[in-house]
Amino acid sequence: MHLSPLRIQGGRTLGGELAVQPSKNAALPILVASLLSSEPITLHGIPRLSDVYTILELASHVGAQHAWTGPNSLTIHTPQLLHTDAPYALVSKMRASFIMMGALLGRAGEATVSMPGGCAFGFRPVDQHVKAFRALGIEVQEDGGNFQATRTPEFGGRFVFEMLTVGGTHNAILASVLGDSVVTLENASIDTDVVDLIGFLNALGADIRGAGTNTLEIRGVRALRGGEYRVIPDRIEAGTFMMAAAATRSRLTLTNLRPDHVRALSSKLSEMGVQILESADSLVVDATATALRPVDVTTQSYPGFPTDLQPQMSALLATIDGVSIVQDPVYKDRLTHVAELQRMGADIKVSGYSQVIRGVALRGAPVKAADLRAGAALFIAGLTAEGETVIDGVEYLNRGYENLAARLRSIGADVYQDEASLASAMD
Ligand SMILES: CC(=O)N[C@H]1[C@@H](OP(=O)(O)OP(=O)(O)OC[C@H]2O[C@@H](n3ccc(=O)[nH]c3=O)[C@H](O)[C@@H]2O)O[C@H](CO)[C@@H](O)[C@@H]1O
Ligand SMILES: C=C(OP(=O)(O)O)C(=O)O
Repeated sequence: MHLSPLRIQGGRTLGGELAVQPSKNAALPILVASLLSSEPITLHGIPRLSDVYTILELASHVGAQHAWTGPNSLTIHTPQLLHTDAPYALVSKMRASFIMMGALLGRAGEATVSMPGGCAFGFRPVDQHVKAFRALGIEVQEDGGNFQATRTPEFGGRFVFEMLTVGGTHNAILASVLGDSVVTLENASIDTDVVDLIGFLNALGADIRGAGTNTLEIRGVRALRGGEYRVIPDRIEAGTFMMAAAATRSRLTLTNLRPDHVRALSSKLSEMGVQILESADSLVVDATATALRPVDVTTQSYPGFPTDLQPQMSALLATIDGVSIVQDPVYKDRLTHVAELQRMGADIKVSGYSQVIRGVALRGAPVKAADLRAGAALFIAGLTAEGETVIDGVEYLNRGYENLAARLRSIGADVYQDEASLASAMD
């Protein structure tokens, strides 16, 4: 569905306080993991985002019932699995749905899941997911665009990931939680979203040890009970607003966040001359005092600088005098923001996965988001630019930012969006 664009009159300073939304990338695997239990589960901190609606559609396809009980709370209950497949129409909307495979294997011992396919920022393989499954005793066949998998009675053992993968670690955990197997995962991801998934599963009675380290030991249990859990705040949303504050040279307070989850960004912002004041669950970003300095940034797995904040950082650095270099080896083609920022006057030269950015004053222009975080980069640029920026491709922003126009307005931005069209899209 085509949504009306986001219109931003740039040049206004932001201020005040904003509560960070719950984490999309933690909520999605936790919703999928809820399929492993036959008892009702209450979840708090589920953001109202199109990706969440896609996962809920997949969950209801396989037999889950859910009901929203508050703005960000729902109950979900899967008394029994009715299907063990995840169809292409839904998997193709969102790559993260590939972790349905682990949950279906865990609960039913079999799964047929479509290949997730490409995405706007390039090739995103799932070879590590499949290698982990096979090494642990799951038979996996690729068949005309689908993966068909069956858990054998010999399931269990050890797998060493060849690289840190968040989704691969999620999938292997989900497949291993139920049963009488023991699984050891080495070189596992220590991402906040993996730690939160393990916290949730253990709260339901799973036996997973080593959360936050690279070695996980998963001892299968007979069943998971129901329960209640609160998902962590969204560190990528928090980081996006931190950079929006820096780009507009503002002072902004963000509440409901984990300062330790955004420290790679806080360090970079401090290096640039932005003041960061941390409290237990809030943070002040103050970019009003001094001229900001250029920096070099390279993305890494958590706790390094996240690829999901790279396009936004590129937009911010495009406004800072001097030369910065941004490199994204995690997703080497994550560059769809560049041509759009150039339409706004940005001076960015691309060489391989490096961007050489020379800061200038940006001007408003009509631009188009081709993926979620490229869209975030464009709204940051639009907030600083002189004149009007009209951002098309808002459906991508709805994947990751709850109620974006209203929230930006609440901190002083001059942003307009036809909210009727937005509401009908989220129905
Ligand atoms: C829904 C969700 O949570 N998505 C996030 C998740 O994606 P996702 O879980 O897909 O990302 P991964 O952590 O798996 O990818 C990390 C790196 O490993 C590579 N790789 C991964 C799996 C595999 O089988 N083979 C392989 O080569 C990828 O191409 C990439 O270079 O983590 C990414 C990296 O932090 C984020 O950008 C995404 O926003
Ligand atoms: C890239 C993202 O999500 P996905 O992995 O679902 O594409 C993201 O959240 O920035």
